[in-house]
Amino acid sequence: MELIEQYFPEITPDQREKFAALQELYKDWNSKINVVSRKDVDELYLRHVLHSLGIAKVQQFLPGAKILDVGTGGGFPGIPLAILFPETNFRLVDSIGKKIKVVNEVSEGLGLQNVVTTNSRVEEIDGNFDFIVSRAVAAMPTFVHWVKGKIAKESKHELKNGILYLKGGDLTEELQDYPKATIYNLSDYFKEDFYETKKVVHLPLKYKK
Ligand SMILES: C[S@@+](CC[C@H](N)C(=O)[O-])C[C@H]1O[C@@H](n2cnc3c(N)ncnc32)[C@H](O)[C@@H]1O
Repeated sequence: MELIEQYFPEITPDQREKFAALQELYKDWNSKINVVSRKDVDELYLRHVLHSLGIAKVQQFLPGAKILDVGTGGGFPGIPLAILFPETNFRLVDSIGKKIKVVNEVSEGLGLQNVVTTNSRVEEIDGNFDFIVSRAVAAMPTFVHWVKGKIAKESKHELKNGILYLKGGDLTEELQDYPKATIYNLSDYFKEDFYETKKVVHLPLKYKK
C-alpha cells in the first residue's frame, strides 16, 4: 500500500481507503474463486495495483471519459484505475463468468460507482470508448481486430484515442506492423525491479463507422 502512496502521493483519503481495502477483498474472494495466484495476492500492490496504475503515468483520464478494460480477469487494470479516476466511466469485460463475479464483489465491496461489468467476449460488445485498456490478453494484431470498431470519434485527452496496453519484454516483432505505436517504459516511473521490462503501449486507433 505504501507503494501506491509513494508513486501517487496526491490520492485523497477516500482513494487511500479504497486502495487499502483491496488486499483483504482479494484475499477473501481469491480463497473462494481463484483469480489471482497466491504469490500475487501477497504482492498485490507491486504486481497488480501499481502495474495497473502505470497506465495513469502515461494518460490521465478525464471526467466523463469512457474506458473499456478487455479481459479484465480479476479486475486489472480496470479496478485500480477506477479508484484513481472516480469520475471516469469504466466497463470491465471478461468472457469467464466467475472472474466477473469476483470483479463485481470487489467493486461492490469498495462502493465504486463508476464501474460496470459485462460477462461476454469483447467481440460482442458495442460502444465508443475513449480508450481501451488491457493487460495479458492477446497479441496486438488479434487485439486490434477485436476492438477497432469501438473507438469514440473525438476525445479531449492528450493522447489520441486508442489502446493503452500493459506489455512486457521485447515488443519489436509484435509491434512491427504498428509504426504509430508508442512504447512507454514503466521503469521510468517505478524503480522496483519488477518494472524493469514492463511497458505501456499506446496505439492510436481511428474512429470507424
Ligand atoms: C491472462 S488473463 C489477464 C487478466 C487481467 N487482465 C490481468 O492482467 O490480471 C486473460 C483474461 O482475458 C480473458 N479473455 C480472453 N479473450 C477474451 C475475449 N475475447 N473477450 C473477453 N475476455 C477475454 C480471459 O477470460 C482471461 O480472464
